[in-house]
Parts: sequence; structure tokens; C-alpha cells
Amino acid sequence: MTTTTELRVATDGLTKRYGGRAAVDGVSLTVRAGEVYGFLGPNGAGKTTTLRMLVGLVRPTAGTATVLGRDPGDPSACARIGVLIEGPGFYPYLSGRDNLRVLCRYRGLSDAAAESALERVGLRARAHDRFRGYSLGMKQRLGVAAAMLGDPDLLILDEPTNGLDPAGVAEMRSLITDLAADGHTVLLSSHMLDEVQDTCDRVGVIVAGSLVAESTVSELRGGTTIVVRATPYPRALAVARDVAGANRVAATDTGIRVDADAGVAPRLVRALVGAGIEVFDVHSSERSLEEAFFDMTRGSDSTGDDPEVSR
Ligand SMILES: Nc1ncnc2c1ncn2[C@@H]1O[C@H](COP(=O)(O)OP(=O)(O)OP(=O)(O)O)[C@@H](O)[C@H]1O
Repeated sequence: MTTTTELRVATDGLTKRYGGRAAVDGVSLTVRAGEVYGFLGPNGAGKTTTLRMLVGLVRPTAGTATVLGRDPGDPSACARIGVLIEGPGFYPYLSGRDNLRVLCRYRGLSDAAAESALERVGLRARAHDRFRGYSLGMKQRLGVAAAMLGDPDLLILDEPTNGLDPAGVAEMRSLITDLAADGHTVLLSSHMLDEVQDTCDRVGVIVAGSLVAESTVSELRGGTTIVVRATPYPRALAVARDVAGANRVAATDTGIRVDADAGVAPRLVRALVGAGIEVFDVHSSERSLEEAFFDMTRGSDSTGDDPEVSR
């Protein structure tokens, strides 16, 4: 059981209204110690606004949030949180290293903290180059390095792979996985399903300001499905309902769909064959996170544009 002390972030009915419109509407989420939590949602769903409330940049209209056991913006908690929200602000004419050193001075950290962060994100070889000459991927990595200064207990990263090419995305993913392996808790937002599917322990899905799901990736996918092609179809359907329960069986164009673990398949096939039914094909398939996500977000795009969810 997860106790309150194991929670790095907990919100209860967190709400932000702009004018009459709720950008974030009653969001209650939890981020546990040591996990990578993916905050997933289409453009305009309310991800950035939620993260901004967690770090005290935006004041909630209603509801509460606790971050590292404190109110958002509490100075003692802020010192233990690394944040990358909406693109880091760096001096273009300073090198990556000097930009980090400026931040170190400001936060009372030694220059060694800058070196270890540069090492961590793989930027040491280019640390002496001016920021303005960095590629987008290097800029993002420097942003993560800045968030890592002082070895924070919680990293909050808003769309850390935004604008990166596939190689940059892969690098950022492995960096996040390494951070988690070192015991950091990471809360990242994304509209990239792949990123969340491969990197995160748990996922919160936000649509039009509301949290519509919060669970592990596999729970979100809803387990496996067995698909059977057999004749005569009506009798096969009846047998499948006997074996798996009527509420788990559906007649579809591609065959009989049974929402059950692949382990049920042998029993199902035995029952079908025993009833004199001809079985042509049995296979199990796992619902992708993409299918699960589209089921949840269908018809609820909050921007009015096509939901920009990509794999
Ligand atoms: N300062 C503000 N004033 C008015 N409306 C705002 C403000 N900030 C955000 N919004 C609105 O709140 C909604 C949620 O925006 P938010 O930036 O939190 O979404 P998001 O999920 O982070 O989207 P994206 O993936 O595009 O960054 C949007 O409709 C946005 O226009």
C-alpha cells in the first residue's frame, strides 16, 4: 500500500479557470516516489497549466496540491525540485557550461554541480560552445541539465522531447530511464504515446482539463484479447460465452473477440472443438496504448484542431 510519505506529488480536485473556461478541471493525481509518471494528453488538454500549478507558477482556482509534502512554491520544496517547463531560458552568448554556472551561483551550488549535470546529459564535449550555436537537442539537454542541478528529488519535465529528431528523442528517453534507475522521481508531460509507453511506470491521461485515467501502461491498455474465427459462427459465439462469460465476448467483423488472457485460449479451443465447431484461427492481441488513448480522447479535442498525438 502506498502511504502519503511515498507520494512525491498529490493533487486533489486541482482546478484552474481562465475567464469562464476551465483549463484544468478537478484533477486528482498522485506521483509515487521513484517512478516515472507520464502526463499524457492532446494539445491544449491542460498539461502545462497543471505542471505550472505544481511548481507555484500559477495559482489554482480551486483544489489543492502537495509537492514533496509541501504547498506548491514552498521554497524548501522548490530547492528539491528540478523543473523544465516551456523551454529553458538561457543566455545565448554564454556557453552551456557558463549558463549552468550562473544558475549554480544563483542557487548556492558549486561549479562541480554544473560539471556533473553536463556529464549526465552528455554535453561535456560541447560545454564550452555558446548556447546560441546549440542544436535543438543540445538546448533541450542543457535544459534537463539545469533541472538536474543539485540532484533534486523530483524532476518535472514539460514535453522534454518537444522538437527533437528521432535520435534526440531516443537519447532523451534513455536519459530519463537512467535518471529513474538512479532513484529520481520524474513527472513528464507528453503527447507522444511511444515515449510514455516505453518510458513511464504509470500514466495519467488528461483530456479537456479532466483526468480521464490514471494507471500503469498495461492496465490502461486493458490487457489482452483473444480473437477466434470459427464456424458455425452463432454456435461458436455461444460456446465462447459459456467459457469466458457473456460480458467478455463480442461478435466483430474479424471474428469473435474474447477479452481474456491468452491463457484462456486452450480451454476455449477445447470447448469449441468438443462442440463440433471448426476453428480456423485463434490469436491473441494486446491493445496498443494508442488504441486505448484514442478510445479515451475521441471527440474531446480541446483545441478544436486534430489531436496531435503521434507515435
Ligand atoms: N494564461 C492563460 N490564459 C488563458 N487561457 C490559458 C492560459 N494558459 C493556458 N490557457 C488555456 O488552457 C488550456 C490548457 O492549456 P495548456 O497549455 O495547459 O495545455 P497543454 O496540455 O499543455 O497543451 P500543449 O500540449 O499544446 O502544450 C488551453 O485551452 C489554453 O489555451
